[in-house]
Amino acid sequence: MGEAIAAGLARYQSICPDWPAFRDAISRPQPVTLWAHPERLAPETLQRLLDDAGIASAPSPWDDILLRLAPDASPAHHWGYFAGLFQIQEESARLPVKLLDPRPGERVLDLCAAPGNKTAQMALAMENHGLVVANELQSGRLPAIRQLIRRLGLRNVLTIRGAGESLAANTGPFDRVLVDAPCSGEGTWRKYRIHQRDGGRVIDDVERNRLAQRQRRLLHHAVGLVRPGGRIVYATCTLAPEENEAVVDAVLGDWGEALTVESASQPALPSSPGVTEWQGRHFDPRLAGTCRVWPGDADVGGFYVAVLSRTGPARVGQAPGGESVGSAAWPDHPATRALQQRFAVNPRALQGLTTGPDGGRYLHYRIADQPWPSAPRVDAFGLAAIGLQVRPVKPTTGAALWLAPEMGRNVLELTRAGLDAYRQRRPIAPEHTEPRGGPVSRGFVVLTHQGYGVGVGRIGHGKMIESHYPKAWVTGSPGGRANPDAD
Ligand SMILES: C[S@@+](CC[C@H](N)C(=O)[O-])C[C@H]1O[C@@H](n2cnc3c(N)ncnc32)[C@H](O)[C@@H]1O
Repeated sequence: MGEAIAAGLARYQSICPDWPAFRDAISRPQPVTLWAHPERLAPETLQRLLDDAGIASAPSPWDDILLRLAPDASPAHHWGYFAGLFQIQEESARLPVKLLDPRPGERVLDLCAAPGNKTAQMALAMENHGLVVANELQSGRLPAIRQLIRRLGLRNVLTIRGAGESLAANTGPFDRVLVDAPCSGEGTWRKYRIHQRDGGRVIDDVERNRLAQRQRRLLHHAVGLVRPGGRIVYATCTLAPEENEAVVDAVLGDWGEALTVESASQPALPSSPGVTEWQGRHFDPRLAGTCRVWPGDADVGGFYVAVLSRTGPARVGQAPGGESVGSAAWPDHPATRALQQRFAVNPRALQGLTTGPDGGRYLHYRIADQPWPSAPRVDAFGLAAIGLQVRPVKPTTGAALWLAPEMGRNVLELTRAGLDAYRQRRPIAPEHTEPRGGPVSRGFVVLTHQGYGVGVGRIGHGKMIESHYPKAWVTGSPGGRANPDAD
């Protein structure tokens, strides 16, 4: 371990419940973890697919869709990753959304959202119903969220760009808000820095203070955006009490009786209560209800989570667990009708969706009945589903991954060799394909592997099938930096 890191972490010895275990954990790389897409496959099925590729995994004891892999596993190369069958996410990073507990039909805000792991976790916990507003300060980080929307087929996410501490009040009220605050990131040292020979950068008091000021502004503002009876989760991937308990303590002081502290522990994920004293400062005793996950108590990265509730009655007529879900809406549009005609899409799959905004290269499908004010400006809303500048009708890769199991014709199952050709954008020989169910004719086709949607191809005049694997995914992985908007 680099000397600077060792010295930086030594400040936590007095509050760490098991210092030797902590020291041991941070000098080892941590397991890679991923979760099965809950709409696409069961975790046991995912385990089998990974196993077939020689990737061993074990279920997490506390998270029913999470799998643990060896620290040197590289699942992003597995075909199931670009097919959107799973998402790679650090294990303890799953805790904040678990505790936020968003329900189908609710309006939920992710105030500091990029690259969008928790946005995706929320959208799927809400079964693609209701609205997740994903706000991010840096425009250069928004494409990563749009990328996830496509790969995981999210229809209930709206992205906006702005400073979370000044997000307009007219965007709310929200049932729940997550503040996954920018922080010094000490909890991720295990993943990124600790094994580098010269260690990592340890931040100084000036920078820590600057971060803490911003964190306080973000959390303070988030409270004002939540309805009475709603929930706020504050989380960081750092260990420092200055960025954690001290921030929550200050905001509890700002809001007085408007806030209560809920328990932040999660059965089976070992964690320690938040501290109520640090370097001579005393905090509100209720901070013992917040939690810190130490690498060492569990074989994970470090995290801090506080769960707050806004006091006051819930809205009249509001059912626990959110508003009614499901809507009679349907994304009526000539392109939808063309899609249905060519692929015999099960109409139930599109129920509750609408289209828009108009214009642009793609027809977007998004959850219906979710009004949005004229400002702040929407960056993207819903899933780019159909290319509008291509004839005949062409579903996007994102739509193919999502809708393949709902399509009754023009779907081709690929053999392993067919899949390899498709991923390399090489022509696919017909002997490496097999019609899945209904008939197949010239034009765009949806491609599957082992029954899961993997993308789009085209049958032209020749024998071979053209691969329309997204160009950007050939060089970069779908989780990489390549342009995620290119299809
Ligand atoms: C810890 S990361 C969020 C990780 C993300 N929630 C996830 O799970 O993938 C914090 C994010 O907040 C963004 N950010 C920094 N300052 C912000 C601000 N004032 N308002 C909104 N977002 C901000 C950063 O650019 C960064 O993308």
